[in-house]
Amino acid sequence: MNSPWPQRGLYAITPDDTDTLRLVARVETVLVAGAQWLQYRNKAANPHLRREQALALLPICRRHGVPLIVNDDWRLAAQIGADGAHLGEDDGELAAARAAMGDRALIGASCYDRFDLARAAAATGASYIAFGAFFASPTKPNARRATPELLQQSAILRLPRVAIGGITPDNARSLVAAGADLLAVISGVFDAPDPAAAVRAYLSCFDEARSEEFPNE
Ligand SMILES: Cc1ncc(COP(=O)(O)OP(=O)(O)O)c(N)n1
Ligand SMILES: Cc1nc(C(=O)O)sc1CCOP(=O)(O)O
Ligand SMILES: [Mg+2]
Repeated sequence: MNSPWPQRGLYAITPDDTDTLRLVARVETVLVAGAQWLQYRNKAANPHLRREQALALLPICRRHGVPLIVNDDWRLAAQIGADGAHLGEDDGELAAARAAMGDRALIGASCYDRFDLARAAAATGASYIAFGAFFASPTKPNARRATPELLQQSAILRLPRVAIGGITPDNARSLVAAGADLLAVISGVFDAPDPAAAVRAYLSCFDEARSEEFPNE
């Protein structure tokens, strides 16, 4: 993908926080610590609050050079000038989002535990494919479970591969080793006692994978 955005790293996803000022402060901490992408996701917010919060996060993301992806609602993403949208199986047609948002928008697709969904999303113009849940997720306890082999298998699609679901700094290495380009995390970052330290711990998983690939650097 020819994209101005980093293609590896930590993809932080916001928790269900209905206090906008507090959410903004929490996100600022995480972006200062080095998270490369941000998704605004808030299942506890009504449409008015979602718009308010997404708008509040946009200047922070801009300041840190981090793309803002809006979960579920590509129309909201387009209205506020966000960088993209993340779509799951109940979130509308990827083709319609792509047509409305244009070639440069980051449009991600949830593929759960299914390679066929990833192949279809790639053919329809997804910017990245997301698989999960790889581990038991405190945020989504009933999520379907995916295996690291799916990350390996989907290398052939030549799109950034996002891993999600119960990822901690301790279990993340296995996913990076299997080919995850971006680690998408909610609780492991935002519920950590020290979110900035958690961000750094996730990022170190990529450094370690690289030094194993290129031991003389
Ligand atoms: C990066 C990323 N991957 C997967 C999801 C899950 O999307 P979806 O299945 O639509 O579920 P909700 O997030 O809407 O509950 C995601 N949001 N981000
Ligand atoms: C939003 C979401 N989607 C998933 C999927 O498998 O598609 S798992 C998940 C929750 C991710 O939160 P945490 O990092 O706290 O486990
Ligand atoms: Mg969704």
